[in-house]
Amino acid sequence: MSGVAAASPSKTGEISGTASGGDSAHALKASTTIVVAGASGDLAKKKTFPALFGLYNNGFLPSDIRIIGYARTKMDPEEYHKRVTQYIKAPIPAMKKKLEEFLERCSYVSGQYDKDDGFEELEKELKKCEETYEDKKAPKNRVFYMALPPSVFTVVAANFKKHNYSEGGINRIIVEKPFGKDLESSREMQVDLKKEWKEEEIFRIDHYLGKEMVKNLLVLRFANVMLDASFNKNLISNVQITFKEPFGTEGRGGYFDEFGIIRDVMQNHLLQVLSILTMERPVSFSSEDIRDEKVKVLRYIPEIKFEDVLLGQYTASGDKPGYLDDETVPKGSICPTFASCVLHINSPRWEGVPFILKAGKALNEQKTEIRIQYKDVTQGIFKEITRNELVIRVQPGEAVYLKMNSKAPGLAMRTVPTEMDLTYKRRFSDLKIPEAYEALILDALNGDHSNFVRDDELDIAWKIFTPILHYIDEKKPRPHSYAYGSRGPEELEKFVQDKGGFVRSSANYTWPSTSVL
Ligand SMILES: NC(=O)C1=CN([C@@H]2O[C@H](COP(=O)(O)OP(=O)(O)OC[C@H]3O[C@@H](n4cnc5c(N)ncnc54)[C@H](OP(=O)(O)O)[C@@H]3O)[C@@H](O)[C@H]2O)C=CC1
Ligand SMILES: O=C1O[C@H](COP(=O)(O)O)[C@@H](O)[C@H](O)[C@H]1O
Repeated sequence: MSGVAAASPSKTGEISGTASGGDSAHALKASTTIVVAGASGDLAKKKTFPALFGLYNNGFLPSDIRIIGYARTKMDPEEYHKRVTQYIKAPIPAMKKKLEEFLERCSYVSGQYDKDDGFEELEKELKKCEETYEDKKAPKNRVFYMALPPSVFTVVAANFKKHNYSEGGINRIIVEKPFGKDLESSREMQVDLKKEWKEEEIFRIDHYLGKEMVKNLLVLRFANVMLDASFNKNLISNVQITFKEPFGTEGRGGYFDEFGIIRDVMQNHLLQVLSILTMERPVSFSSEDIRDEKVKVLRYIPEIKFEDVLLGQYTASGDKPGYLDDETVPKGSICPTFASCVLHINSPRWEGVPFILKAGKALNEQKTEIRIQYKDVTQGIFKEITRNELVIRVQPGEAVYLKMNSKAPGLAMRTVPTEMDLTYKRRFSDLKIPEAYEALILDALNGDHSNFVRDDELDIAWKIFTPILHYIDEKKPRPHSYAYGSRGPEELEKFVQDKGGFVRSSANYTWPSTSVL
């Protein structure tokens, strides 16, 4: 995990007021065990273990780290190791060796989430791990990572506290989104968590806050006067924030069906992106000042109404199964796997600008991007000139590009659409962008809360989405169908246009080379 090096002769600049990276007195450097609850699941195999290995491989984990998985599924060590390494890439011999070493530090305990005996077994395994620490006398630190559906968060958190809390050492608990299912359950969850855990021990992860391009939003906006000056209702027609995945829920129906795409992605990841994109300039870049501004802009957003939402569910296509074909999904489920919704920010800066969020599974590509569509150029002297668009590609292939018009080189006076391009891979040599989970787990080990979610942020985010979620839960509107691998429901284009967004015709972004002949 090296930082991004700017190509010579550019210099990197300091950002004043940023969090120091945690209080070094509370950074966990040794004598630490991480417990991953839900270690049999999708998040654990796709994100948590690859990130833990990434940190281990680069020497960022505490020196004598041990990692214990906990879940109900019974697995022998071989099966467990196979499961948690599925997504770990170790292409060179040195990494393969490191991976073997890493696995020697990983063990597994199977147990229920609501019964004492599993946690008692876990405690025995914790003690066993702690006997291997280099410093036998040092206080024992424990980090509990909840890679679990929220329905079991609080019971597991309470059991960890009751059976596995380290007396004398530092304890931390990392909680995954979605934090609850609606405003009421989120508040209950916060109250329950806080009964057992102190606020400074709780780290609420929204991993989009660890993504490089999401972190860059603050710099792009507030370190570039011309961009910041154009971010307002006078120049911007609409903003579209899109999350697309080319795979379905595949085996995650147990979790997903209870939550749906709005709770899974939109109410948290996309709303976090929206709030950072649209907030006013913070007093400083400290975590509290930034989070104050995020809360302020979210408070300008009224509740979403059903007419402002389009829902979809994917169906089978070719050899790809439909959502309902997944055996972990209840028969006849109307759970949305796709949603688009329009939000408004009734602030002096943004009043009247539609923010169109789109999120879907089993679509035609993987992509998360922010597309800021400016107003049309006054035609007058031009004919059919295209509008400006600023596109911020969060993933894959981090990029920022501005679509603009230029004179086509040559004797004739013609315009040609062009782009100013900051594609990271081309601009930054030796590019190694840390995975969001690597960055956030390291922050949690360092005791740095900057990129974690504050409880008042949660409250306001749920206030915006709870009415529409309750409407969907109670009235059970049937989602529109879309084929696995398509661009989403056919109704999407009209929906976006009706809500004030321009629909773009081109497909993937590739750096253009324009023939002017
Ligand atoms: N998957 C991802 O890419 C991401 C997931 N997340 C969040 O991580 C959390 C876990 O997600 P994910 O790993 O995908 O979910 P899974 O459905 O894979 O659940 C994780 C584990 O929890 C147990 N489990 C599943 N359903 C239930 C249930 N109804 N009651 C009790 N235990 C259950 C299972 O373990 P066992 O049966 O062995 O006990 C399962 O292996 C969620 O909060 C999700 O929002 C966040 C970011 C990314
Ligand atoms: O939180 C979640 O995020 C993932 C997508 O994360 P990304 O970093 O790959 O964009 C999503 O697949 C999952 O359903 C959701 O729970």
